Amino acid sequence: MPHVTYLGFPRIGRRRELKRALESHWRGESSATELLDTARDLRHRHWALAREAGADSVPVNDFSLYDHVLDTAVLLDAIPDRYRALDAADPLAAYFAMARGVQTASVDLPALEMTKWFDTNYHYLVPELSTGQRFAARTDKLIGEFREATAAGHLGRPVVLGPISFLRLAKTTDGSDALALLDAILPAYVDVLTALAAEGAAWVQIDEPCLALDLDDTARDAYRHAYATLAAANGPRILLATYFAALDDNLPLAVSLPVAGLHVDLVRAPEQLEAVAQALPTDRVLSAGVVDGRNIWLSDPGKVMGQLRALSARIADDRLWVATSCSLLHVPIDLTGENDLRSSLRDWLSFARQKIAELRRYADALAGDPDAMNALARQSERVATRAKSSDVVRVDVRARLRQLTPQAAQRRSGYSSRVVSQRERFGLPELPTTTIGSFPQTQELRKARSAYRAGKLDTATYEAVLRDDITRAVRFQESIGIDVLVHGEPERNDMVEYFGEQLDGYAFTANGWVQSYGSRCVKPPVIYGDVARPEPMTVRWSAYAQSLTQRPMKGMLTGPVTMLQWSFVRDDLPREEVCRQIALALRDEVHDLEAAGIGIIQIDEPALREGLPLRRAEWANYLGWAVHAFRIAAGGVSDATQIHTHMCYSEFNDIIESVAAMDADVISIETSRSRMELLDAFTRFRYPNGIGPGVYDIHSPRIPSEDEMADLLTKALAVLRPDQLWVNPDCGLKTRGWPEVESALKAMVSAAERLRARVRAAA
Ligand SMILES: CN1c2c(nc(N)[nH]c2=O)NC[C@@H]1CNc1ccc(C(=O)N[C@@H](CCC(=O)N[C@@H](CCC(=O)N[C@@H](CCC(=O)O)C(=O)O)C(=O)O)C(=O)O)cc1
Ligand SMILES: N[C@@H](CCS)C(=O)O
Ligand SMILES: [Zn+2]
Repeated sequence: MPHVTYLGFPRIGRRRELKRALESHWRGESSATELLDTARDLRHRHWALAREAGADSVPVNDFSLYDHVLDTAVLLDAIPDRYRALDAADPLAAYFAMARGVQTASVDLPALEMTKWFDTNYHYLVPELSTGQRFAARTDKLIGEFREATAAGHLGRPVVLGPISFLRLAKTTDGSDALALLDAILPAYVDVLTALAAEGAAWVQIDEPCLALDLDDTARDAYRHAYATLAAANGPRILLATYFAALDDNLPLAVSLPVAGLHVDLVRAPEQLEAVAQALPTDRVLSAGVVDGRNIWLSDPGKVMGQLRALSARIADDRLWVATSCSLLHVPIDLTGENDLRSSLRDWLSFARQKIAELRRYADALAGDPDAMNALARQSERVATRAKSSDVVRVDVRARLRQLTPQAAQRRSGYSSRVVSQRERFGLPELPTTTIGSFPQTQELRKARSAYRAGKLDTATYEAVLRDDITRAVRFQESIGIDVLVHGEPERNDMVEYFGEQLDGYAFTANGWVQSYGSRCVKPPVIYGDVARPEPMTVRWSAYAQSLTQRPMKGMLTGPVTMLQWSFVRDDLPREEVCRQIALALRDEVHDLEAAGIGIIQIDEPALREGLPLRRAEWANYLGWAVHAFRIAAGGVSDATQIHTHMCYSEFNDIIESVAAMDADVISIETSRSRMELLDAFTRFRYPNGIGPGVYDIHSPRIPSEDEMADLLTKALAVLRPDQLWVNPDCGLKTRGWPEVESALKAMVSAAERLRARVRAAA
């Protein structure tokens, strides 16, 4: 019978127990022991849950207190020098310092850079390496968790991020090529494998997602060299795991590597099934990723059994593993308890626990088990009701999209004319200051919303709390001299979920949390039908905020690509079509904001870069429809209305032309953790419109100084024209507290004033 397993499990806990334990520890309200106890309980609970659902073996070391890439850096002792002293004294404190930065009277350590994990909304910490880097195996966490699983009676399969992917995901601080460190890193990996073998691990899962990316000959040689070395280590059998894309032209390389098993993603890349089955040497295990680790739809038994039967015709059952396409990190834990979902919709869904049960059914059915076959027949009926359901199609939405003219995606004039009208209208100073939208989501706000949702607080009282918060934000911004104000987004639980809740075609869960980074989670809404906007979503809040001030108040919307990318998207319609439907809904909102007198409107697109396909050959198509969707949302306004967009965690160097093609009047982007590295792109490409490279890393509790921000602005002015430079933080301030925000923004305004004076003096 095929073996049933999964590549990794969500860590945060069904009730976000890890989040609460982490945040309490960081606040100094609970000890390291209490935190580690919660972490251990979660691991045990998750292994037990997976076994009960039908997994034969469980991944181990997929758990992380913050991030698995950071864990890998620690496993290899690749700790940057600035954290070494703290690491020697208190490794857990050093771990969190790398993750979040630390600022006390005696220590001031910025965090590691954080960026997107491939095309997901999960963020990893970027290891910092340099020429001459030393590595050593530090296996305490890995071995500790393996022993825990074994002692609890589970067949544990340790998981580590592989050497080539680790090096490719890292950055070097001296501009050297990280892959040049391969010979230095491999002995540490060999030591890890040797230690695991000594513990009795039969298998190790080595994740090499980069094996499914575009590789040049040097990278391919690096793979050959690395796996020849690891295979000679006499460690556990290696399952080489690829996911998120097809192996494609790297298939010959993948099957030539001397490993015991290969995992492939047959959800993202079902077309590779035949080629993989044919090319795989007969002594290898194939782990078939047939159940989606990235989305929440119940799988279609007709499709999956077809795939498994095709594989089983070529591969003996004892060499076939039935698995999730990737780690389940990207989906919520359990559908049980989602009682508010319409029952038909609930019938179409499957979260981590249900997905493992699906795998069990597939493996049993393949072995001829009649109960499993009956269960699959029932599953097929559920899937079929979705295809037949009448409420997934809206004739009016489809017709409107068909009638859309090319002019809809065009502003009336080019930027050079618009900027004149906008200067006249707003009269802003050079280097105008603004923020990205959200102000702190305080406990008080969250509690009020929670009470309101539970029916314990009436609408009038809840809205009074929101108005008070907006007033506080407006008064504060005026008092420190911010030029373009925001209302602070207190009414939003999340920048995507909030809009999803107001749009037709979207559903949302009660407890469908997914980790975004560290202790921060999101509840991605579910797009199950055609999207339409029944009524304005933000206008009354923006209009209220504008009524409090003479300064311009920015309207704040989440863009179509981000609404798509950060939702669980229906799989029965091309993504680009869903994106255009959202764009139309937003276009109407933009129109209504403009009509309500909001002269500056920001349409956030932080997920534009993240949505880029992993293979370059597919970029042009994606960028074409993504940029077009943004332009549909923004295209209907007059020249004097200023459209902003915002992006965070983005490496734009490759796509700067497409960012320019969005034709936003102003873009604010994240750059502070990377010390304005992004600006390299501008030495090659002269970005024409307004731009605000972030000067304040809002993901760290650390408060940047005025000097630090002035220094970043000076760097920016070396490549940008003074008339195009804006001054703003990297991203919204919702995760920060008011005292930090007050200090940091005051310093930011002072830094802007300092540079403004310098620019005037030079003119
Ligand atoms: C900007 N980013 C975002 C991304 N993705 C999104 N979907 N949204 C984003 O803003 N991706 C990239 C970046 C960085 N990522 C994040 C992700 C998440 C957060 C964040 O702050 N998340 C909050 C949860 C937000 C939320 O939904 N809040 C709800 C529920 C609040 C809650 O927990 N309530 C309590 C009760 C209240 C109490 O007593 O305190 C409960 O339910 O138990 C709400 O506000 O109503 C998080 O805390 O993780 C930031 C950046
Ligand atoms: N307007 C949002 C953007 C986050 S990417 C915020 O400020 O939180
Ligand atoms: Zn952002």
